[in-house]
Amino acid sequence: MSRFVVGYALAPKKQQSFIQDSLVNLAKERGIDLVRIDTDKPLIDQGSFDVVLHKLGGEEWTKQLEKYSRKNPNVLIIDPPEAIERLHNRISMLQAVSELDIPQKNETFGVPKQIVIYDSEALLDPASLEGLKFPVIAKPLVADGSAKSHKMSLLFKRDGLDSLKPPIVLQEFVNHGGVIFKVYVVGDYVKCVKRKSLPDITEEKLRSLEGSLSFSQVSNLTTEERNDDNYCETLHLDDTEMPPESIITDIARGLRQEIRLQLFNFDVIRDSRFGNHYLVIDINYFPGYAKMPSYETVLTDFFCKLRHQKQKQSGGLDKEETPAANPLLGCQKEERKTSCNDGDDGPSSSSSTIEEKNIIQVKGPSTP
Ligand SMILES: Nc1ncnc2c1ncn2[C@@H]1O[C@H](COP(=O)(O)OP(=O)(O)OP(=O)(O)O)[C@@H](O)[C@H]1O
Ligand SMILES: O=P(O)(O)O[C@H]1[C@H](OP(=O)(O)O)[C@@H](OP(=O)(O)O)[C@@H](O)[C@@H](O)[C@@H]1OP(=O)(O)O
Ligand SMILES: [Mg+2]
Ligand SMILES: [Mg+2]
Repeated sequence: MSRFVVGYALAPKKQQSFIQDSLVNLAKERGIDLVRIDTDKPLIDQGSFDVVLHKLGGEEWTKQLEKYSRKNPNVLIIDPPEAIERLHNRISMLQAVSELDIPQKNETFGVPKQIVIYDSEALLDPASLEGLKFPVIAKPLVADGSAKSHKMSLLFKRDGLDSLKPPIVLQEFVNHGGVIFKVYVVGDYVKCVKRKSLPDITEEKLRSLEGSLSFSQVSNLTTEERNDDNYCETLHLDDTEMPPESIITDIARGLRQEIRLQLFNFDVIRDSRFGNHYLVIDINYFPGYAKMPSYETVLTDFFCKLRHQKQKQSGGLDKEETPAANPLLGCQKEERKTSCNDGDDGPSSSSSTIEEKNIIQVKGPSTP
């Protein structure tokens, strides 16, 4: 049986964290070859891929993908650049959450109140901040993965405003017990883990605080820091209850359809004032999957599902013949996996097949 080739085009840091031997070897055992795309050469001149995985961005790269896709309409581009683009702006990113039409019963969800400031003039105009309650977090409007786009300031009062550099989003800070829930999505697989966040700010503390506090990627601790007993103790990470699985799964599935992406994660906080109200504060394309438990298995299963999908599309696989039934395909039984815990166990399982409509290709004249 022919090998299934997954080409990847990633920035060096991403390549280093994501393309680990453990992933490459597991994929290889199951008939999948992970092949680096040389970004110094035109994509069109490089080998034939079944899938192109990418996180590069930029107009030039998008053009290359479109050209490649026109010439090779059966190649799956994971994910379409225009869909990824929506996550590069913190307003359009969270608008996706507001678009979700999910029945809310015991638990509710939304996004924090926020405004966008495009220039310094608007920043100094008290009217533009009307209705916004301090403390607020100032976030760069652009979330393109640059170091700059992760630089945030926590503002306790209006005083700190003049030092900010628009375009920015001012988002109300919501007390949430110092723990965020990071929800990783890989196709139809969903995994929720706990991470360190900013501590709560009491009314009393707020009265004594002045100015602002700068920070960057507070939830991105090293493994050592995360495993540090003292750190877990102070944060009560272990004591923090996970959100009900249903609300996380509903948001994840809804978002996946709304933003038409297969590889992303989103950050959720639980509003301490209510205890059953959840707020989505951030969505990231192709996040640090290596930090997700059993990432090798989850990603390899995902590639297997893509292969199954392609085989079905090209008529190469009998409708009744699932990868589980055919050991030659080397894949494990297809599963819809959702798990929501503090991150130590492997993938959980209950059966369901991949939704074909969620495999999206870059649009081109010859794309079916
Ligand atoms: N509205 C909010 N209320 C309380 N805390 C918040 C809020 N927004 C952000 N935070 C805290 O600030 C951190 C950084 O914010 P955010 O996730 O928006 O930034 P980011 O740089 O895009 O993060 P990532 O590294 O996940 O891409 C969050 O992980 C959380 O700890
Ligand atoms: O890998 P990259 O450099 O892309 O960094 C991503 C980072 O993964 P890493 O921890 O492996 O660095 C992610 O962490 P987790 O949410 O998974 O914790 C998250 O911070 C993304 O926002 C980052 O993407 P960016 O927004 O900067 O493009
Ligand atoms: Mg975040
Ligand atoms: Mg982010």
